[in-house]
Amino acid sequence: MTPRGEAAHHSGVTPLAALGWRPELAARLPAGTVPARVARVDRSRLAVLTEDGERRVHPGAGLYADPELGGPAVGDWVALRDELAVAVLPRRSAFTRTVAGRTSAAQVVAANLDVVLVVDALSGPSRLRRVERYLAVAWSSGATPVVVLTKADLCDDVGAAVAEVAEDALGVDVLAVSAVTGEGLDAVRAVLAPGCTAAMVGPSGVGKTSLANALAGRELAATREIREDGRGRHTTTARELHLLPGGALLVDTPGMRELALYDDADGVAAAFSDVTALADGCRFRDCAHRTEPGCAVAAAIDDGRLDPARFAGWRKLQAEAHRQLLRVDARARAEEHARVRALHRSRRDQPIRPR
Ligand SMILES: Nc1nc2c(ncn2[C@@H]2O[C@H](COP(=O)(O)OP(=O)(O)OP(=O)(O)O)[C@@H](O)[C@H]2O)c(=O)[nH]1
Ligand SMILES: [Zn+2]
Repeated sequence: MTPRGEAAHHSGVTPLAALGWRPELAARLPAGTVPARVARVDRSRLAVLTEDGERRVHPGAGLYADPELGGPAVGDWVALRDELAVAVLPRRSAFTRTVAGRTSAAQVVAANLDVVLVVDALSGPSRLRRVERYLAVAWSSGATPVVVLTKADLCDDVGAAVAEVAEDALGVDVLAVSAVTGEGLDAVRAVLAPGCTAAMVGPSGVGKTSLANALAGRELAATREIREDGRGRHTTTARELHLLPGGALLVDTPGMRELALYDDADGVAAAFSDVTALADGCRFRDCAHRTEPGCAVAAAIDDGRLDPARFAGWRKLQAEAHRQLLRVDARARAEEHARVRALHRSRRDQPIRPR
């Protein structure tokens, strides 16, 4: 039997390009190291894919040297010196979420994505607003979003539903698929070029797992599976970066699935480029598009060029992005305050000794 998918890569050599390597990274590789792609991050180990297959290595302190980078993430390229990962190579894109809690740092969920599949279902109520929100998140990662509408077999008028979303998702490909009939899967495979790295976002239950399995041609392993054998129960941890039969890579991490829809101003601007362009035409730079004279947005709504619901969606995201900023600012201020206080305290407690 011919091994399929990942199994094929356990033996033999995988060219770096098949793992998504970009030649320009070679110049960033420290002397005496080899590149490896992070397939899973555990507390004390990294699962990495190399030219010679999958390995488990130790994360070196150097990986955490830059607080801006936030440590290694699935999809990162790291430099290996023997069993130690010594550096994270520069990222092309990063999918982040803000971590609730003490620090205002953004946590990187996945790195070096080329494509983000924004997945929603063709069954159920209108999906426009949801797709808009996930598109904003996808744009802000630096990857190219593609909308994939699943469960085409449950929709009476696929063409109309796709057209409606396409009109809203400016400049983004919109594909319809069915994991049941297999319809449309080839079009999704076509956007996943060999060596390209993709991930999926979208609400629960829209069919992300079914789509991933259909693309992989097999059940992708659960993140944590309990294996039982004669000697008892073992927890094996599976990789979160999968090699698809067509040569693309698919990131499937719990973090990506639990992705909270936090919003940032750049992502909103890209997803609503039509509203942003209209706003540029307002008479006042700081126009709030409410009752200001010379408001180009209000004019567009009045003469039917802009859908009021779309404008309301944009307004909601703007408000959320603003709230998010305020939260982050408040946290940053509080941290700075605590740091300064601690500094004073340690100065006070340590008497200055004459040398
Ligand atoms: N009819 C139909 N049902 C589908 C299709 N894709 C998925 N489903 C069903 O929809 C349900 C949810 O599918 P999942 O693949 O688990 O959805 P998910 O997005 O991974 O959901 P989470 O795991 O909660 O994130 C399951 O019962 C699937 O069998 C499809 O193309 N057509
Ligand atoms: Zn205005």
